[in-house]
Amino acid sequence: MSASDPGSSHIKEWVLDRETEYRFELDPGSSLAIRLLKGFAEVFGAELAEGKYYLFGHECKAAVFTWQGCTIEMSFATVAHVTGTPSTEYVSDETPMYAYANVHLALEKMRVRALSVHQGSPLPPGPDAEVDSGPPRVLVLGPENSGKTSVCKILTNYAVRAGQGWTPIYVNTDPSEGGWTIPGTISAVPVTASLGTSSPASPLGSAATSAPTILSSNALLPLVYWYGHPEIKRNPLLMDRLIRNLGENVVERHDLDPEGRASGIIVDTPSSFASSPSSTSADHRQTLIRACVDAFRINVILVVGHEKLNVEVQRAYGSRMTVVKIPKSGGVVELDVQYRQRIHAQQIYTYMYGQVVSPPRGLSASVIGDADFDGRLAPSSSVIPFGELTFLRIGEKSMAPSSALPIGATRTVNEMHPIQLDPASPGSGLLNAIVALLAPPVHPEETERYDEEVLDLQVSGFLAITNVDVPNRKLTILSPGPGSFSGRTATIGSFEWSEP
Ligand SMILES: Nc1ncnc2c1ncn2[C@@H]1O[C@H](COP(=O)(O)OP(=O)(O)OP(=O)(O)O)[C@@H](O)[C@H]1O
Repeated sequence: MSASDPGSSHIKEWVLDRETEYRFELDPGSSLAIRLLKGFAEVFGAELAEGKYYLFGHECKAAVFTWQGCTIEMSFATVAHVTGTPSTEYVSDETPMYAYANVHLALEKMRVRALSVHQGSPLPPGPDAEVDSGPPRVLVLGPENSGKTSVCKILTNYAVRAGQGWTPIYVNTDPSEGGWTIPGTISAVPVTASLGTSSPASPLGSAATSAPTILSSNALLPLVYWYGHPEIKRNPLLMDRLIRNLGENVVERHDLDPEGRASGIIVDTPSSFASSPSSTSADHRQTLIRACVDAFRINVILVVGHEKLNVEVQRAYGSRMTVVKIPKSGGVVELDVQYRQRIHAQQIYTYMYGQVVSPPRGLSASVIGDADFDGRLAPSSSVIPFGELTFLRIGEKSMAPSSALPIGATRTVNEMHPIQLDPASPGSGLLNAIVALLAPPVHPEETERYDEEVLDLQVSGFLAITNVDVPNRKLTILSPGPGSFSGRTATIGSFEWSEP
């Protein structure tokens, strides 16, 4: 490994030996363009094309890994007289990529066998030639900052790169992650092309929510449910129900597409599934893991670098499915609360205004040729009368979970109960709230309705309420595009809109 500086203070070249990775952490305001000059390289499993610039911004932390060795060139942006070189950058030859690649190979075997079974072909020879364990349906568990999302991305990207036409379904059950939309959601998407990394605001690639991205070949159409909060402990019962709803949809899709089913499912989880913060009881943790196992018919559990959790999961599930402990990467960055809050705000802003990563000086759009570089969007602001949209909150505004109530105490409002909000009331909490616009019921003609039906509705988009004009009974709503909200229902959570 060597580093050289070919003259400009903003361009650096790194020669990476085989099986090493270049890790970087960007500061606020700085961006970085990476170009592969020679060899082969990948970012979280997504292969880099030779000669193409890849942009990274918004405090992105990532690594360029190479199996065979490569030369990469970095161009750094300078913003407000601060040289935009990453605050941390180094090359490491200690990576867990061998272990991850082995897991990928085992999952690949399961896919091939599942497809053979579906097509009625003889099972490939091997020690368990007679066994069909089904396609890989993988649950990834691990504590905070263990690299779960990165592992899920690597395994998904390796599957789509395998050249077999696999379309694994990536499921994000971590509401603090944001996935393809905004934080507070859980979602699933069939992945057909590598998931890119350019900004933590879109950690799993871009969703097809806008004209520019819908045209790009790998824009994704996620199925989304709104939980509304970043932490599981706010309402574990709701989380359980949403996971089961998401699972039902994913399994239904697979039932309709047996060929696609062979590609399998990869489920990313929140860190609170692995460790109990004081107010998330161990019971809830177990219940939510079980909800995932049941909902997605999990047959493989990967535990990222946590001995105690591995033992616990082995005990609970080891007799029914494969439980494997995989190493944590030394490159995973400890993300603090302030960083996570900045990224949440950035994700919500990106949802409305699109993603713009400033390219390093001297690199123009035509040189970069990357849609991620300027994905600016123009949201629509409209004024609507109070009655046009129905606003709901699930459970009380601040409510300790049932498990935290004194023994014998019952609450008057259930955690799952939808409460209608009056925009005219000062305590509605609607000003500057982010709300999820729910999809209409699938069978509106059905007469049999139930109270908690809204909990089972998917999300069709998100709105920000930027003004509440009580005297004139009007609301100003920011939405990604123009449209009528008449007769629709929107649910509030705990996320707020803030103009940057
Ligand atoms: N090998 C690596 N080199 C550099 N950065 C990395 C590497 N692996 C992961 N990261 C970064 O570390 C951060 C945390 O990783 P990741 O999101 O995968 O962990 P997690 O366990 O899913 O996090 P959470 O605590 O939110 O559940 C991310 O910003 C990610 O991009």
